[in-house]
Amino acid sequence: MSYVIGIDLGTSAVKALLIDRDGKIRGEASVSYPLFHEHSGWSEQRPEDWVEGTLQAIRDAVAAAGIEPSEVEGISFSGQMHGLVLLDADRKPVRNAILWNDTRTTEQCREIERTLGEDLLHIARNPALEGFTLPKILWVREHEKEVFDRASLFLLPKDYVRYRLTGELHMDYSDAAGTLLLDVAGKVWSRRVLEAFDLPESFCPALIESHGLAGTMLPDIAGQCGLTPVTKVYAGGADNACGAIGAGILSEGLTLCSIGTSGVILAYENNRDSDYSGKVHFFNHGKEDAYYAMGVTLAAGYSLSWFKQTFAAEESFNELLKGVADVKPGSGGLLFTPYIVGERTPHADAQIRGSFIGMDGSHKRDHFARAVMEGITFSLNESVAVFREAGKTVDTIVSIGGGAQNPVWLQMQADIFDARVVALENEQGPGLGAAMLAAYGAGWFASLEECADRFVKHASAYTPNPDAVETYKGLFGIYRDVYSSTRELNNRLAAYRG
Ligand SMILES: Nc1ncnc2c1ncn2[C@@H]1O[C@H](COP(=O)(O)OP(=O)(O)O)[C@@H](O)[C@H]1O
Ligand SMILES: O=C(CO)[C@@H](O)[C@H](O)COP(=O)(O)O
Repeated sequence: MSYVIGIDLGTSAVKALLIDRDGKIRGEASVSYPLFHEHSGWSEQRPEDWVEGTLQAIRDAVAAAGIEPSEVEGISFSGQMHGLVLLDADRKPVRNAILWNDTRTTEQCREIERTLGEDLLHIARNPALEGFTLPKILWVREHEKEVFDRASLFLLPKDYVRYRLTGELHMDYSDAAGTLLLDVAGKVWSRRVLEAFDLPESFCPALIESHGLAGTMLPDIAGQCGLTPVTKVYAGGADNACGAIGAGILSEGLTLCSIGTSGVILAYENNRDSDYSGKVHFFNHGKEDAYYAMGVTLAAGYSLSWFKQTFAAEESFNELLKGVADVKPGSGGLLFTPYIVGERTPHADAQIRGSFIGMDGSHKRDHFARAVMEGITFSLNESVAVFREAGKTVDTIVSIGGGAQNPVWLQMQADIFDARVVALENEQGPGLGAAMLAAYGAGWFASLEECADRFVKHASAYTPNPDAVETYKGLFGIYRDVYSSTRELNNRLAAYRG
């Protein structure tokens, strides 16, 4: 028998998924690691924590499956996007990684807009947003010059882990698309962007397809994680691209909702010239020469985790949420906006912060928990609205991520999105997508679609409840007004943040 492993390098944890040729999960393991928020708006992780976590997760997944290590034919990755890893000439990180949800780079975003003007949207197909990689590079150069002077190359999170496993340096197109340095339609590093910021092309790693062969496991690393050097390592992709692959979003008309730490609404695109004028992100897919458009809620699952950590640290998510089904849609007039680390779609705003509006003496904790879930889903519905306004039909949405583990939340998604919501049998979207890239890379299937036919299994479907749809339509209008009503207040409050 032969197997592949998909590694999902997330923000809260790394997960390893060992899969057989039928797409059945034979072993899985997860190792979490810390996030560092030294100042308000900052978010960093230690690259070494990712490497140690990945090796342990592989070791545990292989042990759980009880298979011969040499039977693992291939391994591939799904990675949290945009995070900056700077390496020195000896390929050692010069500082902690600055992550996708770090918003310290507003100044650098304005500088990128001034320098590139309209070329930015034309080449990188996305506006300058704090979370993307180029602004982070400019921030380090400006604020930590000595550190930057030691850097000779940049990587994204999963590329660094892959480098440590293979000794080879690469970046795949789906992740490179989130740096602002890639010519997204042309699939090359953009000379125009690199020259405008005086960065040499040697600062960027070689580009590769997501299913491309990046190398084999270094013998000592293979030993450390219970594998052998025969295992081939395939490049992998951005977590959202892999989430889409793992959910079978491989043709026009299919839409994904993912609630992980962040939340996304993603629509498949065949046409590299599709134009959303920067309102939503436009990135290369992990499937060759395909694309996707995507709106992002910065703190989706993170808002619920924050709520749990702050008010119910000792309870599991299931315990925290067990009463929400008894609270009616609308949470008794309590509305939450999930802007607790700023927002991306549709308000690219690093200063905005969250609110609970309408607190009433009758509200209990369950009202707050439900309001948090509703607020996150309203925020995602803003992205659904952008797609609908652009003429896309959004009638069925495949839902993945930690948030898809709760049936009440899945029904809420159907009611707020006013669309059929489908869950997957194995809620392992990005990890499954990574495993599929390894399976396709290893030649098990002639195409990713053929692989999806075997590996991706739909589970329950949730249809919109007409009464709840009406209630949520009204509330969504009020939700949309909270941003403009609280923006100025939050700008004034910014001075008091830590
Ligand atoms: N049982 C659950 N019910 C509802 N939401 C959950 C549950 N477990 C986890 N979550 C949500 O999912 C999020 C983590 O999702 P995950 O896809 O694992 O994230 P990431 O890949 O970013 O690390 C948490 O922040 C939490 O909000
Ligand atoms: O910044 C983005 C997408 O542009 C995020 O989606 C990150 O890719 C992190 O994702 P999760 O940790 O939530 O999976």
